[in-house]
Amino acid sequence: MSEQSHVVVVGAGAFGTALATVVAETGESRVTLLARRAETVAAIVASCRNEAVLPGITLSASLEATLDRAVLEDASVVLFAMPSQAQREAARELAGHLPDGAAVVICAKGMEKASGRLLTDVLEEELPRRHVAVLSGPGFAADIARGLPTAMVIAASTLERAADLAHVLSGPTFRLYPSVDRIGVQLGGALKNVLAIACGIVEGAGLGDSARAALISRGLAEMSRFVAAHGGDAATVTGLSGLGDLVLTGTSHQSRNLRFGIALGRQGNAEGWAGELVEGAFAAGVASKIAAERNISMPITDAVAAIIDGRLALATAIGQLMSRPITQEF
Ligand SMILES: NC(=O)C1=CN([C@@H]2O[C@H](COP(=O)(O)OP(=O)(O)OC[C@H]3O[C@@H](n4cnc5c(N)ncnc54)[C@H](OP(=O)(O)O)[C@@H]3O)[C@@H](O)[C@H]2O)C=CC1
Ligand SMILES: O=C(CO)COP(=O)(O)O
Repeated sequence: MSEQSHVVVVGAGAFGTALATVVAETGESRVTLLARRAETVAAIVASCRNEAVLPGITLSASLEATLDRAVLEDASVVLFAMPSQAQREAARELAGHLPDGAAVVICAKGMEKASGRLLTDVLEEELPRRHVAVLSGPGFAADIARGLPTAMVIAASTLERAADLAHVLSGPTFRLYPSVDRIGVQLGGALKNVLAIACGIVEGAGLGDSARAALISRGLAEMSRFVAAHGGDAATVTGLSGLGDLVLTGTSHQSRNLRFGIALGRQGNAEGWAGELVEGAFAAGVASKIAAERNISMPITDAVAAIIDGRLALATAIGQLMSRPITQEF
């Protein structure tokens, strides 16, 4: 990919806007944010702001914004920054505008709830002849957009493609590590959200920091088993997309998944939670169902899914987790 890459970011939410501004700031590529709301485009063009999702942050002056899907037609890299459950719909809507050979990068952290399928499978089905990649790892949109140092992973079908994408998208404050493990990288992002909810439950219920540390370690073991069962590399989840992101979102109150879990831990249910995207609330049920079907041991994920569904009381969940048969850690 050359210096003239045209990067289009689809989805003008918090993450899409943050990625668009940090890539635009490198000055190496033309960057366009494809939004759905006229007021978003007007605000970015007039004042370099997207206050609804990144309050108080000034975006790159070179960032372009538009509502016109035709902008995709000369794109070499397209970032899909809408939520997991919207990725298929977006692919269908935009397929006619996406050039053959373009890289389409999944920036969501989840799995498709309706089918239980990986997002790479979903996009490859909807977008043949495009190269589907995955961007994941620890990085809050506001941190990225402010230019705070952030490191994430980009996984593609070959190391050459991943390295090309890493070079196009990285800059002085945003560093991408190339990977060929698209399965491990996307599942690390999807499953850490479930475990961040679990960390929130622990915090909200006042179970202590020791419980949180145990949960992070044993949660990582669950992630490794799930990734390996899907043909990914279990070691991937010990890196940025997995442990790195779990440490971030399992401990920082910037995380929506953590805050949702805190509400669950405090009041025992999710009543009153409105509006904010909580990807782990979708992923918990999907992962738990697949784990049961494929005989993958995921006791923490199962408990989170059951608590969210109102099938299990917190006290019972803790009792069940603590009274599991004593086994070796590894
Ligand atoms: N926020 C963060 O810090 C991070 C988020 N992520 C991941 O990024 C993904 C998006 O999260 P985030 O940006 O925070 O969410 P937001 O709720 O802030 O934004 C979601 C955006 O997606 C847009 N959208 C929804 N459906 C479509 C569609 N079919 N076509 C085009 N755009 C669509 C929405 O547009 P509209 O406003 O018009 O409804 C909205 O602007 C999630 O999977 C999340 O896990 C990953 C790392 C960090
Ligand atoms: O994934 C994230 C940062 O890496 C964002 O986490 P939340 O979706 O929990 O806010």
